[in-house]
Amino acid sequence: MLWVVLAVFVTFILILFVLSELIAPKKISLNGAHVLVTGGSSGIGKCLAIEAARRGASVTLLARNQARLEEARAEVQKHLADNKQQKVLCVSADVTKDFNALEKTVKQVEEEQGPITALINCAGTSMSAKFLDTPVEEFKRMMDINYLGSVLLTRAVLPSLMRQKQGRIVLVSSMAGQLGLFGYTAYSASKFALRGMAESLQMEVRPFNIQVTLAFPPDTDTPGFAEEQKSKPKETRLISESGGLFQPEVVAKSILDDMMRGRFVSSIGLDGFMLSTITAGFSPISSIMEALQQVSLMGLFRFISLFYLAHFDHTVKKCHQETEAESNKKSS
Ligand SMILES: NC(=O)C1=CN([C@@H]2O[C@H](COP(=O)(O)OP(=O)(O)OC[C@H]3O[C@@H](n4cnc5c(N)ncnc54)[C@H](OP(=O)(O)O)[C@@H]3O)[C@@H](O)[C@H]2O)C=CC1
Ligand SMILES: CCCCCCCCCCCCCCCC(=O)[C@@H](N)CO
Repeated sequence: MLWVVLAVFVTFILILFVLSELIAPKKISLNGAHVLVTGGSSGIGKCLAIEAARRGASVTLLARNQARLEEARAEVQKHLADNKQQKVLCVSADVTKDFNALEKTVKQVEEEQGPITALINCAGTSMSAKFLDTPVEEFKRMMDINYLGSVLLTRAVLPSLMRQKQGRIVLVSSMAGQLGLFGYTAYSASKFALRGMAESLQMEVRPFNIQVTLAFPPDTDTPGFAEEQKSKPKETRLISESGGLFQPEVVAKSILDDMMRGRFVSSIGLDGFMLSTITAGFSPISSIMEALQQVSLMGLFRFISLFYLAHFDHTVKKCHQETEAESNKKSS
């Protein structure tokens, strides 16, 4: 009897593995590919460009500041693989402006470097302040750059991917696009927005053999992060620190691996894994194994998250008491 149960169990697991392989998208190679990286002149975007170049792709960097683009191009150039066809191009453009101009830019870079095989939307910005300390314009600016910027570029590049009947689209969200945190009312919302867009888009483009990857990086040591640190509320800093600080090279490598495998969700570290599992919602699955993990671990991770939440709320309360004590001291 025991043998029968065991045999059924093993067969079941084997079938799952076979199914898993069948539904998993094919891993692509970047050798000879053309990867366009927005925000490619700094931080995570620059590391993504370097990583893509290492793997044999021609790279186009898109950002606004020409001087920083040139510097980044020189750096990426040092990491080219042995592929003699590889080129690194940079284009100065603002992802929030003039859709027609962006379409033209895409056409021009494709004429020079060949059709784009992967679009990585990494241009973004962050700011952190309490809700009432956040100017109304900042809410709009976050949406404009982080959300609409990705929409515009994706809109400009997708027709080419559809014609090729292949391709990858990466949208760089944030862990703060999976949960809301003190100080991120404007930023989080703009990163959450990417999720709705990504899930819908993935359902539309799957018949065209195009895979969308939604990445949720943790705090990463970049020029953008350094800028954000300058004005971060104490609460936000303390809470975020519990997630650790990652190096952009490590984050970029993990995003690129997930993109090549065609995984829908890209996260990093144990916190990243737990957070992606609890927030899986109705998102597309990239393998049977992933679905099984979500089904079996979601409840446990939700339980663990209650302790994180209690800790975050405690941090907020402590900071609040400190501020009150200080203002009492001043007024007495
Ligand atoms: N660093 C972190 O802790 C985390 C970052 N992220 C996300 O990762 C992405 C990259 O972050 P990070 O590397 O820190 O950012 P950086 O600030 O270091 O770099 C941002 C890049 O985006 C470009 N950019 C900004 N605005 C525009 C625009 N309107 N049009 C075109 N390009 C633009 C910048 O160039 P230029 O200014 O010249 O245009 C630059 O190349 C962002 O979307 C960020 O939200 C997510 C989680 C954590
Ligand atoms: C069981 C559940 C576990 C949950 C763990 C949660 C850990 C929270 C850490 C939050 C880190 C916030 C990152 C924001 C990064 C970002 O986007 C900005 N730095 C941009 O510059």
